[in-house]
Amino acid sequence: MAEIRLTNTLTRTKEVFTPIDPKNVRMYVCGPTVYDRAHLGNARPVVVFDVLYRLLRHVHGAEHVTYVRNFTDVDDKINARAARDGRDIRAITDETIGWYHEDMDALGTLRPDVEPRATEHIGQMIAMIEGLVAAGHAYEAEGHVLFAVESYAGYGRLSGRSVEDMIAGARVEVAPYKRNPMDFVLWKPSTEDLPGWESPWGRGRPGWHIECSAMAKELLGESFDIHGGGNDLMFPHHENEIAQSCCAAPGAGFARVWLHNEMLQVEGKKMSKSLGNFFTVRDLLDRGVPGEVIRFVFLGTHYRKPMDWTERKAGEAEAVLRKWRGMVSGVEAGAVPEAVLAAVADDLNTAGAVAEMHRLAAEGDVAGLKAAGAFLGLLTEEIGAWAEGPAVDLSGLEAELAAAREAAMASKDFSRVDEMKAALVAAGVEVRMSKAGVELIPGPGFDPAKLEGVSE
Ligand SMILES: Nc1ncnc2c1ncn2[C@@H]1O[C@H](COP(=O)(O)OP(=O)(O)OP(=O)(O)O)[C@@H](O)[C@H]1O
Ligand SMILES: [Zn+2]
Repeated sequence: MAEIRLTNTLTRTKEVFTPIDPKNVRMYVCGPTVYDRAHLGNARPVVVFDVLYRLLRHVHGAEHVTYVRNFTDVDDKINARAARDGRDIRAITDETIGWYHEDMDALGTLRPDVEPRATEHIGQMIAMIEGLVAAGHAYEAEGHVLFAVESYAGYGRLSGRSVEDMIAGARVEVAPYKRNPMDFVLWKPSTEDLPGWESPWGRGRPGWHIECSAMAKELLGESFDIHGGGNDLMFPHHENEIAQSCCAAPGAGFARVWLHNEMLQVEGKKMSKSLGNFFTVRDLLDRGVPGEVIRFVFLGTHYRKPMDWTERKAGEAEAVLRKWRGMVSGVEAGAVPEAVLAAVADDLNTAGAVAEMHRLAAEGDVAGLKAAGAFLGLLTEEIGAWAEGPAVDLSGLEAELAAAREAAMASKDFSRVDEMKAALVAAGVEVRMSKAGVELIPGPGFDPAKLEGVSE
């Protein structure tokens, strides 16, 4: 059995992974708040934990792994969106979940075994909060219930910070009813126009952090193997999940291994909705970038390193995948090559696994290449439709336009250049001309049929 090693944020070391119960390996990953299309950054943890899920299933058997990823479908951002658009909350969350499935399926990610909606677990949240109040870890104030961080000595252990540092560094909401500025909301009152549920503290709704603690307990138990998410969630979200769950079930330990993926960045900054520097997965798919290409680009960078999305990486990925698809077509997959498995088992070294795939391709081991692909969710039929048609080769047109431009510089007659440019733009092609040469890039509305007649 392959030995899996994972970097545990709790211990900051790469550890050999030993499941609590090898017959039921359990993983929880924080899912999206559903009010809008997922941006490309949101897709990164989905692909990262999909690779881990596939690895666990390969090593322990598919029926011995339980993967839970929630939908946060009660949240103030959702309420704000509903108010802005004059729409029903449930219509927004249902629609967004449908989009999420479509977009993540396109990236070749497997659906988790359970995808709980927070609104279906309100009873468990209330029960957990009642237990925390009874044990002195939480208190009621002005219709709110707050978690008292001072009641939990381990607070800050995951992110490695003291409570004082956290107060200084975080944008903590200061509220008159808080005993300590770091205390966070477990339950808050709802006005009539907001979603709410009856509770011992009146009609209200849960805070975000308690949702994950309650759903993880319900579906995976008080202790389980792996908890994952982006490293932007480490503090305060995961710190708060740990505090709640460890105080609700002292001694159980909650999640053993914490795994955090680094951020997808845009010019050195996290891609995020709040910064507005984002594009959605759907934007890319609609522009004709295949989901498999997005997946392959993601696998090229280790999950603990920040990464950028670039058109260049996408172009290279597309060329490699097209070539490999040609090689493995009609081939029966062999066993997953040892070196590929070893790379992924070594803290999800997907870049190493891809390097092995290049070696297999160079050696002509097509059965191994196909098996490696299937293991990593690549070269499969499900996400392969894009590669069926012939690749659109614009290099002939690029050369022709470059020659026409050169001739025009000498003759000062640019009519042919302008004519070609206009026809290309009409076909949905972006024309880039610089000293270095001419580059033609198919854009969102690209229609190859309209290229006929552009060439002389
Ligand atoms: N740029 C990014 N790179 C990688 N993962 C990200 C990025 N942005 C968000 N995530 C992850 O996406 C998942 C969904 O998070 P969430 O729904 O809170 O995103 P969000 O509200 O769209 O985030 P933001 O407002 O920061 O864009 C989380 O696991 C989070 O860590
Ligand atoms: Zn969570």
